[in-house]
Amino acid sequence: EPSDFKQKPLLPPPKMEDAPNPGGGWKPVFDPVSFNTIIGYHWDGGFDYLHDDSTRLQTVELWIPVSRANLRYGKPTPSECCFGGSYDGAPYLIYIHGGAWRDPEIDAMSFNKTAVNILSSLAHQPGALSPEQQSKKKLAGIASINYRLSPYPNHPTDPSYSGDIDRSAKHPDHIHDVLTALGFLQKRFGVKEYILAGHSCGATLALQACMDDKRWNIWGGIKDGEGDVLTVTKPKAVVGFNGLYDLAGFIESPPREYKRWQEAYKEFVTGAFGEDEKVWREACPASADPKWVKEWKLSYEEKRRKVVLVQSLEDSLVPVEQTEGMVEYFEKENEKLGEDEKVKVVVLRDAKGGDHDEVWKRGDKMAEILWYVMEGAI
Ligand SMILES: Nc1ccccc1C(=O)C[C@H](N)C(=O)O
Repeated sequence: EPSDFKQKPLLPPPKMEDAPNPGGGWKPVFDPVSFNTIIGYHWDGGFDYLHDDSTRLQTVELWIPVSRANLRYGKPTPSECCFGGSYDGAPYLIYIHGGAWRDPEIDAMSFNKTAVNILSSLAHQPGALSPEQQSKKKLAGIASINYRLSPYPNHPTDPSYSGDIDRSAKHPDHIHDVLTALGFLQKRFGVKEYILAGHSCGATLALQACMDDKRWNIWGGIKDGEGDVLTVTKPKAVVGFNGLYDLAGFIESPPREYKRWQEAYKEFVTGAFGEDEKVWREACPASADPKWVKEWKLSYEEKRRKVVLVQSLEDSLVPVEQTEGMVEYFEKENEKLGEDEKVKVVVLRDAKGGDHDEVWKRGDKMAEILWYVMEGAI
């Protein structure tokens, strides 16, 4: 794999004139701790990952940190702080939102609080202004992916209608969009190393992104709106928050306390994957057979693939059994693999993690966990 990663020269950083809407473009992100400090930039309005072919939801949000040097001297511009080459090779953090493949009220901006907290930690880390830290290149940028949703005709306030192309997606459309976005980020912003995080069905998608493309009927690569075949390298680590990993298993025998959601699960699973239970099984990372871990190939020098599974024990929608099943799957697979092929699995069962969506709504604990993963402390 390393040999077929041909890096084309990157385009210059996007400028204000490229903004999709007047007044859009790079907007400063202010530190939530010391309000008048600029700690990064956010590209207002998102980037279309399919260029002119993008629909409303085929976009990525991007946040970039200011460099330590610029933090010191103040008033940086985005082209100075990130795209000048000083961050070359630093990892990105990429997020996939949840919402059961269909919720119109949860999108890529649901990561904003977490992203801002991470930029703040970066600016406040001890010795942030020292030359040694400046060359450490901890984080190149943060991206959050929008993807087309499945129908939600009975949503109480924003029901989908059949002509809406952004709300008529069916598996494997969602994972196609995610892979296209990852390819776009690699082509446009030079993303190489990255950590892929996801919440709820976003965690499902993050692990699906590690599986072989052929499982999603992709033969000969992902194409973008400019006629290029995109290189999609795989993440070095995946972090799943309150993730869905075995939908058929849940629907077949939900844990007692969660039985009241059985019909709701059936409804959104059918909406996203269709009626065929075999498709649910094959698509889900904890039930896919043959097992897929070997398909997660790393194309850069990295010792080991890592999965961090975070589950709140106060989650009223997703039972911890989803995470336990995923752990078992990896453990069984690891037994068959050589020492340096094994996936490192870390599980965080959070007794005080709050309900299903609290972790991204608050954004503090999510930021902290992702920070530790970036530092290599988890
Ligand atoms: N019932 C679930 C079970 C598990 C995971 C998510 C949900 C959701 O309901 C998500 C979203 N808020 C929805 O309205 O579809």
